[in-house]
Amino acid sequence: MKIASITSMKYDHVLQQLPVGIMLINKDDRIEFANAMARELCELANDNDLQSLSEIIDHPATINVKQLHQHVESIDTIKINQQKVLSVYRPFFSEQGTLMGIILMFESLHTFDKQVREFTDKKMLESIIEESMKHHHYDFRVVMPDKTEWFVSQKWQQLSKKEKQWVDLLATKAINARREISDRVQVSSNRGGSLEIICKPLWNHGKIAGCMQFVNKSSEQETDEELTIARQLIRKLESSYRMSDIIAVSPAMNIAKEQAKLYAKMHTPIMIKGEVGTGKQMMARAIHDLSEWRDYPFYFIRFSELQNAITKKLPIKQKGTYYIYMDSKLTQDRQEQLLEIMTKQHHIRIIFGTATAIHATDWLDGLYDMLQRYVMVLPNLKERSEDFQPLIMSIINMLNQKYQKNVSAIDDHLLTHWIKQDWPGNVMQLERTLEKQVLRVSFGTEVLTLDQLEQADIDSPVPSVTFQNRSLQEAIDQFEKDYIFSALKQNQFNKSKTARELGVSVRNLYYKMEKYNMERGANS
Ligand SMILES: Nc1ncnc2c1ncn2[C@@H]1O[C@H](COP(=O)(O)OP(=O)(O)OP(=O)(O)O)[C@@H](O)[C@H]1O
Repeated sequence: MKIASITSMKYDHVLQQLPVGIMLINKDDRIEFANAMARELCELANDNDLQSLSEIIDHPATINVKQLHQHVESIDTIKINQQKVLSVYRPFFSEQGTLMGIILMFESLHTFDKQVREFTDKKMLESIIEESMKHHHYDFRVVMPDKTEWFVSQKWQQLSKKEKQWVDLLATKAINARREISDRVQVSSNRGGSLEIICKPLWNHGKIAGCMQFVNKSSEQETDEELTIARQLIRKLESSYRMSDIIAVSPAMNIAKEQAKLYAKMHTPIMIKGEVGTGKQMMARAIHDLSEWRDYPFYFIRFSELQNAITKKLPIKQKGTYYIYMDSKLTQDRQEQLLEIMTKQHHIRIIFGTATAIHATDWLDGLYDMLQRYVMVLPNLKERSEDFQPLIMSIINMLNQKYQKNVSAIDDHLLTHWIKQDWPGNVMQLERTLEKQVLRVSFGTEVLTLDQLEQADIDSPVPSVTFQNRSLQEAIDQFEKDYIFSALKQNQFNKSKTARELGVSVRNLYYKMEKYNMERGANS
């Protein structure tokens, strides 16, 4: 890729405004980008791009830079006007560490007055450019120790008088304190929003030579957008799983984890089988995290959504991992489309999850073969009693944080009682049962006991109604959550049946389950 295409576009506005000549030179010594000052100093016409640097400058020092990968400083002569310039050549690397080209910075020896020349020490120039690239979304200025401005970017002028005063004050602070200072304030204009500022002292031969300031002004709406993005990010992080998050003491779960690690490195579709709530989606996320798709999104989608998609083609296009939950059948044309994606779209990783058996008769031959090729089975809770206690403790830790409780253990009688129970909803059901229990006990309770359990009728779909210092909405939500959960449990977690009995659409049921965290990350 051309260095100019990735660099100049991103930093163009910053580079163009700098009062020094900047050029991006590719590995063949050709100029890919020259800012306004470089063009002026070298008398370059606008369409003069892609000239060789040696046509412009006498004996440029590029060979040394390429061979030694080091900065080189020199005094060069511009051919066209014989002007002498102070030059700094810096190697420029890709993210992978390979040399892509050279950044050349130069300034005229004659046009700068003494003070500026002293100030624009080449090392400092480099740091100015480096910093301005790091903060390229910000407006910036450079001020001298005596507070005179050396460089001011265009939008800086739009700051109000009050904002400028505040920014000046911060510059003085940073210069006096000889360290970086940053701050953020609410803007009091009728547009609202906030102003964020970073001040970095600049050094020249061990002395403070000025201060570089970056300002980012965002409106109320932009601040809200930032918040929304931050929330989405948190949500994404919360709903992402790593292999190390998966509790596995039992042999069955350990085998599943080892198998998952192996599959994660492959490109083929995977099928994760397991009863409801055994952790299929969690495992799919952990596989995604270990795979080469880890930096791309994880999509959760159900067969029912694929079947009913309003688009002619399946909505599976983006690079990333698609965890597809097999909650219904697919018609033949949809199966053909899916098979085509699986065989031709190599940028897409597909992981299937199912809680029901797969019958060859329901599937196209090719698709059925693929579904059967790499299968892993997650054990149900009964088959992994060794995991019971660590799972309980990990869930309790999470609940303690969520509800500010202090439970640190469960007694042996309760553990034995629970191990003996059937858990049709598996870990998901265990989570719900523990949540109810932790919510019931007082703040000081450290141990969950069988007695507490017997006192409370945990399986009652209708909790006893006592005022608990919660708002009406919170109480209604809690009731809805309990009611849906007991309906799910009664129907062996069959979601279509539960939705029918509750008189809601399956889609609405999924929505509520997601809202009440009965199924993780459904829309990340
Ligand atoms: N081994 C485990 N370690 C930690 N948490 C687990 C483990 N197994 C399951 N869980 C937890 O159980 C809950 C249910 O898991 P998940 O949603 O992945 O199940 P599922 O099999 O995909 O369910 P469904 O079939 O209903 O979609 C999640 O909150 C998950 O964190």
